[in-house]
Amino acid sequence: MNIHEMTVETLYEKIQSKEIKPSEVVGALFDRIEASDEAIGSFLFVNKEEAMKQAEALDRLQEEDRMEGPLFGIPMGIKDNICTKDILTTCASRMLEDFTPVYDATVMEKLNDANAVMMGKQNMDEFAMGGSTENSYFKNTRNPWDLKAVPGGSSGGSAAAVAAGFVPFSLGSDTGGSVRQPAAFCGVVGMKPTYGRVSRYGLVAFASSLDQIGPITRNVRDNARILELISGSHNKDATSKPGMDHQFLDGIDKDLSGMKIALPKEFIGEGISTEVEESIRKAAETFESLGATVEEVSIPHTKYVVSAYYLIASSEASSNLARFDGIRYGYKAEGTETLEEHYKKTRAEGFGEEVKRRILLGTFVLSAGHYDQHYIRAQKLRGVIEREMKGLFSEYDLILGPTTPTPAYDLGEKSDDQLEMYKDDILTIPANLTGMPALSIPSGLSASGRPIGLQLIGNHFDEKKIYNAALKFEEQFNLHEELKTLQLEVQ
Ligand SMILES: NC(=O)C[C@H](N)C(=O)O
Repeated sequence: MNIHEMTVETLYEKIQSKEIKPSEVVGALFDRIEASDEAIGSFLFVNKEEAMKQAEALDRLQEEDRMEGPLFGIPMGIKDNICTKDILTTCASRMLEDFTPVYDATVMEKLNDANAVMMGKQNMDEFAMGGSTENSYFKNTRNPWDLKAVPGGSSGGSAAAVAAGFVPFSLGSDTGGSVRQPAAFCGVVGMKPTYGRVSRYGLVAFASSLDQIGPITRNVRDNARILELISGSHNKDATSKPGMDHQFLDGIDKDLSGMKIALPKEFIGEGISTEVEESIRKAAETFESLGATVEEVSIPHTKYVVSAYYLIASSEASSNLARFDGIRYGYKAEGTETLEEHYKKTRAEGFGEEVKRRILLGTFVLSAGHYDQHYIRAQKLRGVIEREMKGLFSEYDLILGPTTPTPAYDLGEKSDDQLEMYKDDILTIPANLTGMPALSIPSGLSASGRPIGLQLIGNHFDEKKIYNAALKFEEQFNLHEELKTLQLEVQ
């Protein structure tokens, strides 16, 4: 097996048994990145020099039998809105083109302590606003399955890099689907954990009540393993929940008899492509053949979630992004005379179109007279959706549905119509509005050979149940096992 096809688990075993050296792993993946990432565009910054140095230091520890840390020598990619000490963190924005954090995000501290090797920072939609990575200030990313297609977004670089075999795992962030949707488009596994499971300290804030960091991997086991390692509260993120159990791998292999799965009819109804619907119905049969029961249910307010999300997320963004004012840090406009002119010019030049659109929408929504009519109503809807979904969990273990209404579309196909892209988030948003955990795993390929993703949503802090069901499903259908990772020949 080639190094780029190996999972985190396999790489770990081979390094621990001294079959391969960390520098061989890291070197092989940089070779692949150098040969193929020009066509894919998944990395904004490749950390070759530092990573090679670190890998060689790990080689020496390996020689001395001191292979400590649960990710000893395992390469990783990081979305470019997660702060990495002394390494550029741009959020794919002109505003932060030169921004180098002086501290590591909590998740980075944990992964560095685990002895993982940071291969580089990955492309994304600017400030995580978008669903195709076409809103990056720097460049587009392409889908490794089909270079005409978008990789999804906003964590498009992270998902594409895992699918292309550049890294065995990446971290993304998910506000309205940004880990799960690109995972679905790129045929990989992506988890949006329960809100509060993972510390957000050091994640550049977009919409603080919705944002969560989550792992993107090639299989379920790896995903559970990485989530175990990045979970945990931090005193600098008051919304991260202390005292929770973060063990997922233990007992993940239980059979599914007795498990009850709900399939909301709204998730496979209007607006969902036939191919996607068929794939999910087939998946439901697979779950039944594994001993679970699947029943059709209803989440009646599903049709309002997109509006509620874009009102709430934009409101929070308008407040969070106020800090980029051309004075404290980030881009500074030249040749301005007054303070007000400086603010205006900096923000007009530093932010891209979609970010400005959301700041304007959010500011409008929060202004006197509109607050009650829009913001408060959106928050009420959030409560209604949570009640409807919580209600289901009193009877069912998991909620099943597609991750996205369609497989990946072509670059440029929707970029002129953001509203079309907003609508596509209908299936991923419920988990963010309610704070519930949700995982996307591949469930098939479309007729044109593009991956289709299946989503499993769980009750708060029920990630283990999700992983259990996903693992059993993956034993029946594993895109990467079937195809032996993507054979990228774009050199
Ligand atoms: N950030 C996300 O989770 C993606 C979502 N499509 C948005 O643009 O808000």
